[in-house]
Amino acid sequence: MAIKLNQVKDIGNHPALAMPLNAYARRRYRTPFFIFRETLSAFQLHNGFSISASLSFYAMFALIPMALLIFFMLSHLVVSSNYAIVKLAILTSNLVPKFSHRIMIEVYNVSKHQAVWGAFGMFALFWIVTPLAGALRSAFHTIAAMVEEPSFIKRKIKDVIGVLGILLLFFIFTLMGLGLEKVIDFFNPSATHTKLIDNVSSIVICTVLIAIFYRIFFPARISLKNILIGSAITGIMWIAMRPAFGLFLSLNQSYDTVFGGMKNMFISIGWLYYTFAVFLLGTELISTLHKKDVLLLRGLFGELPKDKEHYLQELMNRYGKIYQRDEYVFRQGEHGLDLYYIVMGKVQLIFPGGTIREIGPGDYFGEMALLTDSPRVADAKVITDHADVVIISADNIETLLMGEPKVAMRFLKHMARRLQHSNHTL
Ligand SMILES: Nc1ncnc2c1ncn2[C@@H]1O[C@@H]2COP(=O)(O)O[C@H]2[C@H]1O
Repeated sequence: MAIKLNQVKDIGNHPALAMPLNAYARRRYRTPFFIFRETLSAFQLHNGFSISASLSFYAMFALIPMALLIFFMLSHLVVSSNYAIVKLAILTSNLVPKFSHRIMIEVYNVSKHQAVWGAFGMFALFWIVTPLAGALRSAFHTIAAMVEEPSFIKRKIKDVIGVLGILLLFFIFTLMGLGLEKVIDFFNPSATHTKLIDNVSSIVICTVLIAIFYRIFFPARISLKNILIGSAITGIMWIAMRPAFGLFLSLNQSYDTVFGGMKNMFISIGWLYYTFAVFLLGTELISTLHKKDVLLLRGLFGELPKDKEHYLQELMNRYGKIYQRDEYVFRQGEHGLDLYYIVMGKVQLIFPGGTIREIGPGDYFGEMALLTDSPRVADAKVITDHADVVIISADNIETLLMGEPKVAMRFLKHMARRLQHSNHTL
C-alpha cells in the first residue's frame, strides 16, 4: 500500500524524529543489530551457500546408508521392525520431503539382504556416511576459523565418531518423538491443542538436538547460553522453512515439466541445500555470539569505522577506563595481560634506563607482556588531564589474532615499526 505523505498530518510529532541522529548510529553497535549484521557477513565471507551445496551432495549419498543404520538401531533396540519402518518414514519425510517414499522402498529392499547386517556390511554403511561427517567437520573449522589436524587417520577416526554422533542424535530424536506420542495419548488433548503441542515440541526437540550436536562437534568451546540461543533460532528457521519451501514449489509448478522423472531428486537436493544453509547460518550465529566482543574490537586494529566517534564511545562504555593526570596505568615489572588502546589523551612510557616515549590517540601498548607472558618493560603514566583508554583482555586479543589474519598482520607491522624506531634512537 502506498503511503500518501500529504495525508500524514502529525509527522512532526513522531517520536522517531525526536531521537538524535547519533542515537541511530550508536545502535549499529548494540548487540542484536551488530550480531545480525556480523552473522550475515560471516556467512557470505565463508561462502555459506557453496558449503551447503557440497554438504547436500554428500548427504544425498549418505541418506540410504544412514536410514538403514537408523532402522537397524530402532528395530533392534526399541521397537518392532514394522514400527521402526513407520518411524523412519516420518523421519525421512522430514529430511527429504518428496523423496522419502523412494528411500523407504530402498531401505526396505536392502534390509532384506542378510549381508547388509554382517560386520562387513555395517562397516560399508558407516564408511559411506563418513564423507558427510568430514564435510561437516571441515565446515565447522572454516566457520570457527580453526586449522584442522593434518593427520588423515585422526580425521577419519573423528569422522566415524561423527557418524556415530549423528546416528545417536537421530535415535534420540525418534525416542523423544515416541515419548511425546505417549504423553499426548495419555492427556488426549483437543485437535488445536495437539497441533500447538506438536509445533512447540518440534522446536524444543530440534533446539535440544542441535545444541547437543554443536556442543560435541563445534571445535571451539562455546558457552551453553550461546549454543542454546543459536540452536533455538536454527530450529525455528528450519521449521519455518517447510512452509516457505512448499510455497516456493507451488509458485514454480513448471519444475515438474523441466525435471520430468528427476523432479523428486531436484526437490530433495533443493530441500537439503536449504536445510544446510539454515544450519550453517545458525552455526555462524553461534560463532558470532561467541566472538561478539572480539568482533567489535576488530575495528581498533584495522581502519576505524566511518562513524568512529560512536564506535569508540561504545567501546569506552563497555571496556573503557578514564585515568587522571599522573596516574599510572601500570608500573614496570608488574605482571598483567591486558592491552591498552588510547582513545583520548597521552601516555608516557618510561623505560628503566630513563628513555621516555610518548604515545597518544590511536596507539596501543601493553602487548609485550601479553605475548611473552613476562613482566611489563616500562612504566605507563598519564601526562594529560585525563586519558580515555579501552582495556582489552588477553583472551579477546588471542581470539582476534587467531581468527583474523589481517589484524595479526597489522599487529606485526606495528611491532616492527616500534622496533625500527627503537633501533634508530639507540
Ligand atoms: N620501543 C618501544 N616503543 C614504544 N613502545 C614500547 C617500546 N618498547 C615497549 N613498548 C611498550 O611499552 C609497554 C610496556 O608494557 P609491556 O611490556 O606489556 O608492553 C610494552 C610495549 O607495549
